[in-house]
Amino acid sequence: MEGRHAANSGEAAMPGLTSADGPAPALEDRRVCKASSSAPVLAIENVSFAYSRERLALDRASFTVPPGRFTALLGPNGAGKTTLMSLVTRLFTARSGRILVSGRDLSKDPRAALAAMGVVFQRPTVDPDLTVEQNLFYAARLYGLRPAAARARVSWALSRLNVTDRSRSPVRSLSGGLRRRVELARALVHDPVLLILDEPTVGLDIDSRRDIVLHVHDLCARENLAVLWTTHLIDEILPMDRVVVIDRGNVKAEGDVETVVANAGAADLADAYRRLTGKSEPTSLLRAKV
Ligand SMILES: Nc1ncnc2c1ncn2[C@@H]1O[C@H](COP(=O)(O)OP(=O)(O)OP(=O)(O)O)[C@@H](O)[C@H]1O
Repeated sequence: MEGRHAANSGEAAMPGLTSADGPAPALEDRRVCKASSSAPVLAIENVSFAYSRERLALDRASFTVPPGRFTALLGPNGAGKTTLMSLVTRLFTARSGRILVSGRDLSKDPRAALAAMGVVFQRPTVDPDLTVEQNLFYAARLYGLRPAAARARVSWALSRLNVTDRSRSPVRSLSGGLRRRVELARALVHDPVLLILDEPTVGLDIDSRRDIVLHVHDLCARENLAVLWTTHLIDEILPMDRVVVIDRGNVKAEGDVETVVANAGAADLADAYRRLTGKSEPTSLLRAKV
């Protein structure tokens, strides 16, 4: 089966992997995870992390990301969102607590855990001088897919993100919004069960932000993807989403939007955010457009 034997070069494509982490998992293992029950795809359990002795950037943070749901990690600047992303993608190692991906402990079975996730970082990772198709094909091959399977997945991802007509264009020639869609397509070429996005709309105009927000919600629903989307913007969260509110390294609330709002005794999510963090939401015009 394609993907069973990851090429050695595949190590570079997976965030946080080192050559000591053992062989790559089979593609079919990830599909089994995808088809399985409503057990959390990502579980953060009592995770703490500090950059210095003075202050914890994360303090016993715990929450889950279920399959087929859009879970927003919402918090103001400095809340610990990027730190958490860095721990989940294994750029840093959690000093205490556990991170489980489809039940696999990230510290004990990093290859399987990392292979199950697609990541869209804040900063672009696609090569502007390659075409869209070349970028995706390169990523698929680095994840260990053989050429025929890689071509099929690239074609699927391009079509899923509505960028097939730009497949032969150099990434450099695309607008910011289209580039983000290419980043998204690239994150999906290896058929992950978990999609993680770290403030993916930073720097985009309102229409492009709306486009990405809707594309990711659609992927979540149709592909049964578990999505973890970090943001400090409430208007990127839709009423049917789950939300985890984080502030100064502490998880303040977790649940369906409706539940978080009700538990905070708030009128709406913006009000709940104010009550939970003591901060007002940044203003944005996105909601009016969604
Ligand atoms: N490399 C670093 N060295 C020292 N402290 C850091 C470092 N990166 C983050 N911090 C601190 O850790 C805490 C959490 O920061 P983090 O970047 O994870 O928050 P965030 O929620 O992602 O914020 P933002 O939305 O501004 O990116 C903050 O107090 C921040 O100042």
